[in-house]
Amino acid sequence: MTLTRFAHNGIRVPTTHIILNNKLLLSEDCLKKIRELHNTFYPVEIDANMTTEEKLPHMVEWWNNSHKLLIQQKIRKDLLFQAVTESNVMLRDGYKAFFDHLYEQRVPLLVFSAGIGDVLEEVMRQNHVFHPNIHVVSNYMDFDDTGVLQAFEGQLIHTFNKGEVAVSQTAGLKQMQGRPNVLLLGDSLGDLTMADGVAEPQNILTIGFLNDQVEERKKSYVNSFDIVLVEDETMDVPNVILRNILTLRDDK
Ligand SMILES: Nc1ccn([C@@H]2O[C@H](COP(=O)(O)O)[C@@H](O)[C@H]2O)c(=O)n1
Repeated sequence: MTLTRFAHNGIRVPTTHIILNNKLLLSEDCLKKIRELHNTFYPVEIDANMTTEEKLPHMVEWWNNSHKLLIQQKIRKDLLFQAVTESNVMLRDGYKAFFDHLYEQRVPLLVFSAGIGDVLEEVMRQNHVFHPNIHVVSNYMDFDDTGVLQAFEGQLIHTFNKGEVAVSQTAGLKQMQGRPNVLLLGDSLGDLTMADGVAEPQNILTIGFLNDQVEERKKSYVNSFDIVLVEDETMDVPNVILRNILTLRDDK
C-alpha cells in the first residue's frame, strides 16, 4: 500500500498479502506457492510495456489464486496480530504527522487498498494511527463463527479496478459528502481512479510514488500524476502540502 514503505535498507517491505507469508499461518507448500505467484505476477503489474487491459486478466488470476490458497490454509483471525508484529512492515517516514494532522483537522482519510483490509487495519492499529476519521475500502476476510477464514467479502479489489469500486463503494459515503477537494496518493497508475466516487470534484491533486522500474515508468508517471516522487520513502511532500492547505483554511 502507498502508506507503507516500499523498501528499507535495500530490502522490500512486505505488502499486506506478504505479511501473511508467515509459518505461523501458512504451510511451507503454501508459502512457496504464494511466493511463486508473486514472482510471476508482480512483474506483470509493473510492466511498462503492457496496457492496463492486457494486465487485467493476470491481476484477477493473481488475486484469486492467492486468496484461494489463503482460504485453504484456514487462517485464524486471532493470529493476524502476531503476523503483523513479526513482519517487517513499516509505514513511510513522517506517517504519524500525516495521520494525526488529518485526524486533528477533521479531514476524512479514505484508505483504498487492493491489499487485505484486516491486515491493513492491524498495521495502522499497531502504529497507533487508526483514527476514527479513517475509512478503509479493501479486500476483507470473512471468518466463520470460530474465527477461521472461510472466504473474502464482496467484490475483489485489485490494482486496476479501483475506479469501478470507487463508484460503487465510496460514492455514497457520508464522509465524502461536500468534499470536492482531494489529495490522492498512489503508487500505481491504477490508483489514479480512486477518486472516481467523488461527486463533482473541484480540485484533485495527485501524487505518485514511483518505487520500482523507475526509468521504464518515469514518463508515464510524469504524464499521469501532478507530482511524482521517485524512490521517496517519506510522507514529507504530502505533509508539507497538507500543512499549507490546512493553515490557509484556518486563516480564512
Ligand atoms: N497476492 C497478492 C496480490 C497483490 N499484492 C500486492 O499488493 C499491493 C496492494 O496495493 P495497494 O496499494 O492497493 O494497497 C499490489 O500493488 C500488489 O503488488 C501482493 O503482494 N500479493
